[in-house]
Amino acid sequence: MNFIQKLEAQWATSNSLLCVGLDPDLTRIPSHLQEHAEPIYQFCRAIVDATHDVVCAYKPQIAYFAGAAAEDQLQKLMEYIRLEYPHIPIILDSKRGDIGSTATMYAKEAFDRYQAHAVTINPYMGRDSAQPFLDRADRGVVLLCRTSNPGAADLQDLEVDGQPLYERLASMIAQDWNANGNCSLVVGATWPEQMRKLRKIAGDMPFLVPGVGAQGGDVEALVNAGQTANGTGLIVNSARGIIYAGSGFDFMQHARDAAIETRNLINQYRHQS
Ligand SMILES: O=c1ccn([C@@H]2O[C@H](COP(=O)(O)O)[C@@H](O)[C@H]2O)c(=O)[nH]1
Repeated sequence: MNFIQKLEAQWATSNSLLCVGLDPDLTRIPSHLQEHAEPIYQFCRAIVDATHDVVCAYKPQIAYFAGAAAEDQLQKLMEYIRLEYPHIPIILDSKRGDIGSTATMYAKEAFDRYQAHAVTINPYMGRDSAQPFLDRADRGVVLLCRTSNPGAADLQDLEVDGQPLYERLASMIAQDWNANGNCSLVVGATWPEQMRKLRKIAGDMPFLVPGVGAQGGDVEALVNAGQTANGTGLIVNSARGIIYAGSGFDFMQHARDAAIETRNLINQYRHQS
């Protein structure tokens, strides 16, 4: 089963478009875990155990692990999710992008070392920088398109022949780069109007949508703008809003409650298939 098939199956069985972002900041995880030999792994594993029946995917952000010299804990976490919850797609958020020879190593890192089902990449270096990822037909390639941050417009909106660059990129990906049917786009929840235009350009291609919760994206607006005709098409990511909902011994329950609340809010605006 390739990434998109796995995602579609999980959308259906979980009845959820929610992706929990695993962004473990050592300064924010509960103090009773701080003394543990592997605090990042223990924290993320607990979040996964508390939310596994509420999500369509998980998205570990590699910077939180690498910044703490904890790549071994990321590897262990990925193994844990694959073994305990093999039906849940894991999207490694590493936003890689480089010349082809180096990109080949980044693809090995994501798909062979960490065995991610999908990886985020930065496509703005061009087709050759994405090709080593695109060639892995069984894995998903999630390409930055219109990002959630305030500065997204600085470069992504620059006009090329009267059209914003991010729209040109989306057309290029949909019409050419997606030969293996393994592409998805990153579209920020903070830009529903841009998302509506991208949905027209990209057909039913899945969108990874960061920006709800801590970044303040409007769930109703994003679901209305981005869902496909059957009420799917979105992987709505929330990290801080869920994983730091609590900070005491009961942090798992708080994370679960926040995940259920977010899943239900998203579902309120979905078309029924
Ligand atoms: O455009 C983008 C692309 C990626 N991200 C990542 O998503 C999460 C968001 O975390 P929150 O705590 O829910 O704000 C984080 O890992 C970012 O690196 C993004 O925010 N925007």
